[in-house]
Amino acid sequence: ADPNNGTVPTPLTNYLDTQYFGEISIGSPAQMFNVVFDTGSANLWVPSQRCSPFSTACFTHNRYDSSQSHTHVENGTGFSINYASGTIRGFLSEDVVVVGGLPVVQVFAEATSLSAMPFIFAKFDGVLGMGYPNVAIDGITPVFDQIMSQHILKEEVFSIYYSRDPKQSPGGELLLGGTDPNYYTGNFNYLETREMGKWEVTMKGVAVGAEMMFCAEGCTAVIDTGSSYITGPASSVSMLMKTIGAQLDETGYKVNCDTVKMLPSVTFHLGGQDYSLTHEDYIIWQSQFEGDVCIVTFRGLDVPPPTGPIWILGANFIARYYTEFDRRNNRIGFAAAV
Ligand SMILES: COCCCC[C@@](O)(c1ccccc1-c1ccccc1)[C@@H]1CCCN(C(=O)[C@H]2C[C@@H](N)[C@@H](O)C2)C1
Repeated sequence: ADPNNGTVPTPLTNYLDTQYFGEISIGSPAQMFNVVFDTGSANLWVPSQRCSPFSTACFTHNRYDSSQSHTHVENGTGFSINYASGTIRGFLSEDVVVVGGLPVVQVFAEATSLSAMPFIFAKFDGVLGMGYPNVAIDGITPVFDQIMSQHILKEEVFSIYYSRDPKQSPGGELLLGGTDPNYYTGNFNYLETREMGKWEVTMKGVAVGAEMMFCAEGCTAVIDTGSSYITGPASSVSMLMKTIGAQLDETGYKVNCDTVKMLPSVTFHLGGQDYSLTHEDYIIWQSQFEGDVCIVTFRGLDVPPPTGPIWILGANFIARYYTEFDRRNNRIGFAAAV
């Protein structure tokens, strides 16, 4: 009998409220990797033992060695992903991937080159895409689809909890097959995904305090577990930041820590419900030796049409609203996180 009644938990690590990742294994015997479970992409990649000696980001992370795995199947097809922030290049391999104790035979990419920026800052090794198959590069069946085809999950959903307290352990949880009542209160409100095959919904507006300021005519919101922050069109975000008195420097937006307590809430109108973030939710307060620094977890990002303009609701939103990603009904559910 399954002790988890058709659900599979994976504890996550929370690094400074900006990087959340969990452990998987690849190969036999198991080679362990920390991966970001990313609803904004749909491929699995980890650094390769064969990465070039010049790739610093590769050498500071765990690397997959196919020669040490007796369940490895050769593939060799070239592979590359361009993120907004960096590129990885490599080739495809097939092996047994174990997520939360569930083994699947999976085609994934061995990265032989990772751009130093930003991967030298990654506390994780790779990325496990939790997106729909139609956004998967090379048409590779994603991990969650492989798991669903085994018909062992109670429900064809997965849920994400991201803790807001870097000292809390675990720093979060990915639950395959259901939702975890330990991490939310109240009922779920559901929104249909906007377009088949993407974890995105229609947003009806963004308000600052009581005033509707953006997206009044409707826009797209991507619910992205692989983003640290909330991003919006650069012009909107810069207006929003001006309203709260935030200054932009090379690492992002900051506010004077003395003003944090008076900052207005930012509210996202999604599916007839208001999802508000207070300063507690969108400010990261870092005490540094030269004084406290208060980082605003919003970024401007202009995504070109037809995809954009979009808002991306990332970890700081999910940490406040426990999120269920429902593949059976193509909908996203939010409940108040504990
Ligand atoms: C919640 O934990 C998030 C993990 C951190 C994500 C991230 O902050 C990061 C930080 C340091 C080093 C590497 C990466 C990182 C970079 C690429 C892939 C995965 C992680 C990303 C920084 C750049 C913008 N961004 C994305 O585009 C992300 C958007 C997402 N959908 C991905 O496809 C790429 C998020």
